[in-house]
Amino acid sequence: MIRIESVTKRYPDGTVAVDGLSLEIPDGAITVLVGPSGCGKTTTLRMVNRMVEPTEGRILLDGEDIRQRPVNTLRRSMGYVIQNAGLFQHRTILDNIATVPRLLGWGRRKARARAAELMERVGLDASLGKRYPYQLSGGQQQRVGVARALAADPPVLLMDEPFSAVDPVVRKGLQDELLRIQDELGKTIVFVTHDIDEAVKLGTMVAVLRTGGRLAQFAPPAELLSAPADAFVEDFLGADRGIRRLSFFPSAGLALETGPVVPIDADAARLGSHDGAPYLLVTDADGRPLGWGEPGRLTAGAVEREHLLPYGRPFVPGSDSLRTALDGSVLSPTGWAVAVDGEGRTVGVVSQQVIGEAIRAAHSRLADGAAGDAADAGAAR
Ligand SMILES: Nc1ncnc2c1ncn2[C@@H]1O[C@H](COP(=O)(O)OP(=O)(O)OP(=O)(O)O)[C@@H](O)[C@H]1O
Repeated sequence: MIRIESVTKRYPDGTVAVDGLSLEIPDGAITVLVGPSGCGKTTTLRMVNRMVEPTEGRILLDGEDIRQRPVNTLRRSMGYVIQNAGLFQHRTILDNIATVPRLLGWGRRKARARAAELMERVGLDASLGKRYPYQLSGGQQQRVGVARALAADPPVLLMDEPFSAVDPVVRKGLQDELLRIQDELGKTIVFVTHDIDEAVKLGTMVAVLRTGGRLAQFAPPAELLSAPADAFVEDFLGADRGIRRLSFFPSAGLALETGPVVPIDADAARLGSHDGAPYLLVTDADGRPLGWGEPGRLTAGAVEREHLLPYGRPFVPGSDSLRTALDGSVLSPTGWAVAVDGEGRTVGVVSQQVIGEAIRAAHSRLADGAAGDAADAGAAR
């Protein structure tokens, strides 16, 4: 556990970058520091590995004041990833990743083998190992940055806006990869960003800082979204807070209906036995959704695909959230969302009305003090 105790940083010119900050950063989780530009995020992160020394207060690592540890030992226990990756331009990718193991005295062969293993872990093709950083895309370079930080297997990773310089699609891939790596390796990660959506997606805990380096709120993302501490946090969270909070409610409990689901070769009897549903979801022979059709207009034995309406984006109950289910129903012209299994086969359909009821039930569970349930539903992100 990293414990920041009443830490203040005043730079020599008098700027107070961090003001009386106290935080308990849990082990094996991602803690995000988020806030507007200049609120002291980078300064806080750099105080953890002593690139910046606090003016007041102290920082403990596993109960010990970090000033008790030699700086080099401390930094080797903390991988550091920055924006634009900060790679050594004159070294190959493999040698970049092998930097810290080599500094620790590992032989070249062992260090390179470790680097190759890490390339695979961060989703980089082995063939890139011999290239130089300028021969890689921005997203690939960031992956190398993460691999390099992980090379000596440090228990802590400090990440300063690591994904800010890449486009949104690559960024989403990097975020998903980080969550996967975190699941596998259980590192203690302190992650700095100015992007609240990134904070909510990645953080187990999120610290919102305000200008002047003061803590506005420290909470799990679901709590942040449901109960912002004040107007500053509420404003910072931005629009769609209610919709975004649905990301933390699982869709597993939704009551699915299978009645209005028919295969493309359904006979007249099957097409007729739908309890008066205004639309039927037509699937292919494997059960994969094809589209919605109006019962009276479907041809028994061979439904025409070109007459079907789009079915939106399906959701996977159990792994997707109520937000994804709601999104699917909003995208579908029928107002019904399609639920599929991991293989994309239809398991049922659900109406906007039923999703709405599930949302209200989830809210009232929260109001009854079951906030922990929502926080635990982080998997649904
Ligand atoms: N070496 C320094 N000397 C004087 N002031 C500094 C120094 N480094 C940072 N500051 C100031 O301290 C404040 C906090 O800076 P810091 O870089 O920690 O903020 P940040 O939240 O990471 O910002 P950003 O999101 O823009 O990177 C800012 O006002 C900044 O100008």
